[in-house]
Amino acid sequence: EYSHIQGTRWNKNVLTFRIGRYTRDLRHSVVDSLIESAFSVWARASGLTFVRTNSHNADIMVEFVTYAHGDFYPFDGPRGTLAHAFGPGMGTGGDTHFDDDERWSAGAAGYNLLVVAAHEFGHALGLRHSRNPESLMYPTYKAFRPANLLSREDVANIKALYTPLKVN
Ligand SMILES: CC(C)C[C@H](CC(=O)NO)C(=O)N[C@H]1Cc2cn(c3ccccc23)CCCCCCNC1=O
Ligand SMILES: [Ca+2]
Ligand SMILES: [Zn+2]
Ligand SMILES: [Zn+2]
Repeated sequence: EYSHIQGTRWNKNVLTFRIGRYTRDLRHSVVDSLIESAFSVWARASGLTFVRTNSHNADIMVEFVTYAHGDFYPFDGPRGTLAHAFGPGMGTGGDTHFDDDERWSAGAAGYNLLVVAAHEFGHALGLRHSRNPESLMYPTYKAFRPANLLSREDVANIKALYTPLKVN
């Protein structure tokens, strides 16, 4: 939800991401696949490509952190705020942080990492919150049926932002 301090969209259509600190709630391989699935949701709708890297200058840094963690938006312990992401841009642009005081899950227990990551990556690509409770970009958590994470509005919004892209 910090896209107001970054650019409106990325001006390249291949974006790199790196997963830094992991949660202890899930095996690394499960976190990796849920994060990749969340990116693929947006890749299909936007035409963007997401490439995983281990280099420290990835466009999108993904981390599990608690309380104060180096930006001006400390987390708040269990419940409350679950995660946040910066809008497109250099440096912290696109970076996505998950509150590791939450119970992260690949299913219905705790908070579903795929659903939350997909919401956050919407911000990382430049989307703001939606007032439509059906939208993935609605500001409060709802356990969606993973089959249809993106509402028609979400698809329309990401296409409006990226489809005209002619850069490189
Ligand atoms: C959309 C989500 C994936 C990311 C958003 C944050 C966000 O928009 N990130 O980009 C989030 O964490 N929303 C809170 C909003 C919220 C709900 N309550 C709160 C109580 C205190 C603080 C915040 C909240 C009431 C109690 C329920 C608390 C647990 C669920 N929390 C939420 O739904
Ligand atoms: Ca929290
Ligand atoms: Zn949000
Ligand atoms: Zn943060």
